[in-house]
Amino acid sequence: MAENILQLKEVAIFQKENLILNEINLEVKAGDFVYLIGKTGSGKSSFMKTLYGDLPLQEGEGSIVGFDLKKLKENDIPFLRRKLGIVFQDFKLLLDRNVNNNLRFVLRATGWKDENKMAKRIEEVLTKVDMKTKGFKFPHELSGGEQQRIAIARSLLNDPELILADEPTGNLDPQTSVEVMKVLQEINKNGRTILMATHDYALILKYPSKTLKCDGNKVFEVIQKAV
Ligand SMILES: Nc1ncnc2c1ncn2[C@@H]1O[C@H](COP(=O)(O)OP(=O)(O)OP(=O)(O)O)[C@@H](O)[C@H]1O
Repeated sequence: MAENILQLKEVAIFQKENLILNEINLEVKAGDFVYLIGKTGSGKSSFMKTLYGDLPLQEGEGSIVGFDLKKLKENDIPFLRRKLGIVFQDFKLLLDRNVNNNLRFVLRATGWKDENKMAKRIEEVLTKVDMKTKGFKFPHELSGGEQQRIAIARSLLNDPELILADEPTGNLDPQTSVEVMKVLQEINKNGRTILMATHDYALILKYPSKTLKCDGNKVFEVIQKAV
């Protein structure tokens, strides 16, 4: 049986003193592709932030890629983030340097030192997202879809056990969204676990997978109807 990459038991999520989500119970297993849907303000980003240690887990129990979220200390967060790949809606690339140097910056910050090994790893992740020839480009020289592919490549640098993608296609047109989604699907086929928050129901219909919904302070699995 595949191991749990993420497990939450009776978790409640707060923003300041406001209860956002309550009684969350879920398991994500190695190799799963899971969507998290829900309307604006339903708590998707708060949920994701709890998973990558940006919001402390105040109530309930949670483990993610071997870390106990309840016992997570400030000092543990960089180590947790090394086992996660995080992809945001707005890409969050550093605008003052080219793609190679964006990726090199992350490698250095996570302890890599050998220049040859770094160059090799950068080439590997750029190849995975079909951007091998774009390493010398600056973010402003790339389309939104290309920037998101670079952000996905960046998330893969340290071989994460789980990728958390928060609205990764939120700034992209429908066709580009499908292209980015194909990249995520390919990464998932190669064995990586992905949790993706999205508004994009067209993508979910095109690429059906386990779907969790945030609604009325709860998170529950929804069964997709065939259309
Ligand atoms: N830093 C914060 N301080 C206080 N309240 C917040 C903060 N961030 C979010 N909230 C509140 O928490 C609730 C959930 O917000 P969240 O961003 O998690 O929703 P979401 O489902 O991700 O929405 P969207 O799809 O618009 O990104 C909202 O009511 C929001 O106003």
